[in-house]
Amino acid sequence: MCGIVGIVSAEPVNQSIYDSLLLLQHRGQDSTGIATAEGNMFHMHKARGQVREAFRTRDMRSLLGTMGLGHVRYATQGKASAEQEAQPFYVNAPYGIILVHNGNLTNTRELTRELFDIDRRHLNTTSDTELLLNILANELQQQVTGVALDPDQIFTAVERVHERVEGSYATIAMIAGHGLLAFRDPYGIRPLTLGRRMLENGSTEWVVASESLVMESLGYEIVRDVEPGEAVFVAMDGEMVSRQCAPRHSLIPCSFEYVYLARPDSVMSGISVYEARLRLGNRLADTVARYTPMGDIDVVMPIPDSSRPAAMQVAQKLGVEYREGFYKNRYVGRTFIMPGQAARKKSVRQKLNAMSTEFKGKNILIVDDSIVRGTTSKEIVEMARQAGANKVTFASAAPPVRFPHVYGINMPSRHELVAHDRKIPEIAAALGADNLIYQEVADLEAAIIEGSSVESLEMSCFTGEYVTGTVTPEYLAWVEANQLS
Ligand SMILES: O=P(O)(O)OC[C@H]1O[C@H](OP(=O)(O)OP(=O)(O)O)[C@H](O)[C@@H]1O
Ligand SMILES: NC(=O)CC[C@H](N)C(=O)O
Ligand SMILES: [Mg+2]
Repeated sequence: MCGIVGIVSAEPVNQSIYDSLLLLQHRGQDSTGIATAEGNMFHMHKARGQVREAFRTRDMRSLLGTMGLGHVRYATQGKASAEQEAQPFYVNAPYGIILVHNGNLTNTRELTRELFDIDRRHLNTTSDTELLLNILANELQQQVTGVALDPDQIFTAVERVHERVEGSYATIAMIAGHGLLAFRDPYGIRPLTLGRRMLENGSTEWVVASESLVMESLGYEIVRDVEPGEAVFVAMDGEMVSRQCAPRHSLIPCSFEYVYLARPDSVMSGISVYEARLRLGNRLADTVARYTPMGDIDVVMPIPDSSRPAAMQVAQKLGVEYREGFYKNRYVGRTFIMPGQAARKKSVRQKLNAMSTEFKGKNILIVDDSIVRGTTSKEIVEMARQAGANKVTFASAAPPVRFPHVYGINMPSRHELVAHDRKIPEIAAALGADNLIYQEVADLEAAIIEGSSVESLEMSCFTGEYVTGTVTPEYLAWVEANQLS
């Protein structure tokens, strides 16, 4: 998952894009970039690292124009550290297109071959986003007959993109001299929301962003989500048109957004992320009560930050005290989305410190939103013991992560996953916990979609069932062998 934003306005957009990216920082820390359009001229700045360190005043001053887009990257393909794979990506024909992408394509091998053998296009990186941009550019090129470009031609090009591309893609693209295009894959796996605000001159400024909190925080009205398979085009004069571009489409959003990725104050597909996490806590409490003898838990503790809402509910439903025993260093970023196991392991210790007064002689129930590689939980259990805990029970508000995630979360290798091929007592032993309790898969889905119109969720990392066609055992073996470096 990455964070993306695009804005079309009558006023300069550089500051609003920067502000939006700061709000989306939790979705990617590897690199960031902003591109703007000043008439027909593009300006772009991208760099490694987080938003606050990547843009200096002089970079911001150079980002002129009233249309623009931005990206924070959490790499899933190519190289996390490579500056040339930072987004946005640019092609000069047709018209000049700059694109940002949240998601992960799963037929990159076929697309790479086709682009080279048939479309005669050059790719300079191993990023799937560069592929996506070139497919879009190629399809748009097929549609244009003269200098003019109308939305119908753009939408037909997006239809062709849907036919050729597999995987997940929430996408925003600027077409020089024309406008901003946003589209979402036919399952709407990754999120994309549309908003607007009225400017003083009476014109409408449009925004498209990964999460609704961008709109709320920056004073936009949330209009709606971009639908799965739909494309929205906002011309440079502010006129917005949209069309469904995928003949077969259904909403199957990623469950991991609700578990961990998204900020709790966002609403996705009509579901409040915060409330989903509370409900996950309620259901987890029932499971904990089924498997844990009464009186076996003195206190419930969250692992900051993402598990707090679930842990609060677990404590409340079990009628056990909620205590914050782990203090978090707010200056260390999210661990899970850091590239490289050594950095992730070091960061857990840098980030969290156990306060011994909360642990001494107590039976602790530690709640986390998920256990993926087990990096966090292993360290945390050890810290709890060092701080004097008596018995350590660990509960995860998500089920065991046993399968690779290929739709925009970097967990490509089964062998990295602590739950892969292990039974629960074996996982508990690997983590060093006395007892380990996981959310049931059915409870995960029910808790998230309860009260909404969403009928099902993308849950492949828990179930091994992938919603798109090309995820075969052969593909998974290839992904594993060609992991991100
Ligand atoms: O089993 P693991 O591979 O360690 O992954 C899971 C952990 O990583 C995430 O925390 P992170 O520190 O990234 O972010 P947070 O502060 O939002 O909880 C998540 O909340 C879990 O704590
Ligand atoms: N997490 C994402 O959405 C990543 C986008 C793209 N696949 C990249 O690696 O840059
Ligand atoms: Mg965490």
